[in-house]
Amino acid sequence: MAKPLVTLSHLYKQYGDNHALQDVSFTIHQGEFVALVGMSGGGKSTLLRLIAQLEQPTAGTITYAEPNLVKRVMFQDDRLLPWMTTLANVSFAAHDAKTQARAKETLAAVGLAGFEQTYPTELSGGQKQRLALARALMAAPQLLLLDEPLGALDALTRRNMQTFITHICDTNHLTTLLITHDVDEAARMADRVIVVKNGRAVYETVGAKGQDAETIARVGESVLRVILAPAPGEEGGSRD
Ligand SMILES: Nc1ncnc2c1ncn2[C@@H]1O[C@H](COP(=O)(O)OP(=O)(O)OP(=O)(O)O)[C@@H](O)[C@H]1O
Repeated sequence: MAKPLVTLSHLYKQYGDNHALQDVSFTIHQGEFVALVGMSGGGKSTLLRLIAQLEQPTAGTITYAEPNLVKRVMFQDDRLLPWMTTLANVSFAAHDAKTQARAKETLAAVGLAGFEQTYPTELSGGQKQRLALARALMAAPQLLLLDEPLGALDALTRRNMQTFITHICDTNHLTTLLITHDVDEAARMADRVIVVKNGRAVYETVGAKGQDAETIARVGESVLRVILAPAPGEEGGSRD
């Protein structure tokens, strides 16, 4: 079993009277790709912000393998700097030769070689997300946090980027946490899929990363069933 990188233990987060997270516990191991999936408002982004240490939990603990674990977040809106070239966006305008060389390498790794002097507005949606990924990778993160990074892309580019991100994460042995609404995306990309519902981690299953379409569909179906199941005492929902 791989080494635990981040361990969440009985996490709670409250915003006023709103219980955004209730008693969430799970571990992310080194080298794993974990997907958090669930309906809007379930608490996925809150969990990601807590893991990124952008916010503090109301109760519970998050333990990291190292005190200064390098974490980077990639968001749906690419957060690029439009007045800077692609290269400057990745090198953060540092001009030393070492940073420049690494920035060029990173751009090449995400398929943007030759686009160094291009501005973000001249890039396609998929290219912008590749650039955002390159920025995150420049920090050599020990934990990559992806908050619905492909949500704004058209279906074909999205599928393409799913394969691409999986490939980058595998070749760099990255530990990754992906947040998505898309059960197919979660099944396709992850080693483990965790369903977050009403502030709780209610279900976990093995993902179908690298598996055939049938397996991906089967995992996606099982996850969707959990997401759509009515809560105890709740009316409606589908009945078999
Ligand atoms: N800063 C905040 N202040 C108050 N309430 C918040 C705040 N952030 C989140 N919430 C609430 O916490 C709950 C969980 O929200 P969260 O954004 O984590 O869900 P989510 O599953 O990521 O949803 P989405 O997929 O739409 O991003 C929601 O009820 C939301 O309104």
